[in-house]
Amino acid sequence: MKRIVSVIYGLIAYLTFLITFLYLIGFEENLLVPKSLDSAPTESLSTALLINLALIGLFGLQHSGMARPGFKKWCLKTIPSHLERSTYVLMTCLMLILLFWQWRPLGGVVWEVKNITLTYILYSISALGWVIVFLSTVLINHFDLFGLRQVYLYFKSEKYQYLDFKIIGFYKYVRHPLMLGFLIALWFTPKMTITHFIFALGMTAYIIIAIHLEEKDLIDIYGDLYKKYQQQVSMLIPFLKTSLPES
Ligand SMILES: C[S@@+](CC[C@H](N)C(=O)[O-])C[C@H]1O[C@@H](n2cnc3c(N)ncnc32)[C@H](O)[C@@H]1O
Repeated sequence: MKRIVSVIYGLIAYLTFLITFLYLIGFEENLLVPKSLDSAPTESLSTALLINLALIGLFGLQHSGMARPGFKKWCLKTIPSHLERSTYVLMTCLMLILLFWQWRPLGGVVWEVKNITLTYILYSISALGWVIVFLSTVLINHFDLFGLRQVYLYFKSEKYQYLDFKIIGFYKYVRHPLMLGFLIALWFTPKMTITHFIFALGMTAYIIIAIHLEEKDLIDIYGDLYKKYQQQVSMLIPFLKTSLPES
């Protein structure tokens, strides 16, 4: 019974992730969702700015805070280890849903491209960013990142094995393709509104912090292997470093 409940919990977390991720694309691209980044402004500029930055800060605090080894250790006192990742995924989704719900559009435009061809090129690059995000999760292990592998192994009474360190696909060219995908999706837009600009700026600042925290953990786990990888492959901009590492 416990095993079936765990699988259901994992599936609920995964389904919540799928819906939230699709909503995030719609929210950021102003596509098909009832409320998006650039819905009509309702608040004064200063209030909207304050609320939006607080929402991004809260998201960052949860997303990186809950990923810290110390916090995970503390969580494991109450949450079974096979449900820890699904719980993390659920909490991340809740933070994003709070952001979608409470986001305050600001009004105003930073840049707007009038040329139709360039507009389509920018939309296509942004879409490519989302594809890179998804493919990067597949390269690492999509089902492990979103907690399904953990509950599946528990269901089969098999011991969880940590993922191997990987230098495959995009990971040969940048150390953080998933984050790079987000940055591409965020910044390549034909119409950069002030609201979108604040969102992109806030998320970029968070991504830089998150990468530094993640790399600290990766050095603790993989040691010299990761340090060598850092020397060979650049963080976010491909082709900055010349020698390609072995997979
Ligand atoms: C959400 S993923 C983001 C990965 C990476 N920061 C990126 O932007 O592509 C975070 C997880 O990926 C794992 N990870 C990061 N780089 C890895 C690699 N080269 N091989 C295996 N796991 C990796 C981390 O341990 C962490 O659990």
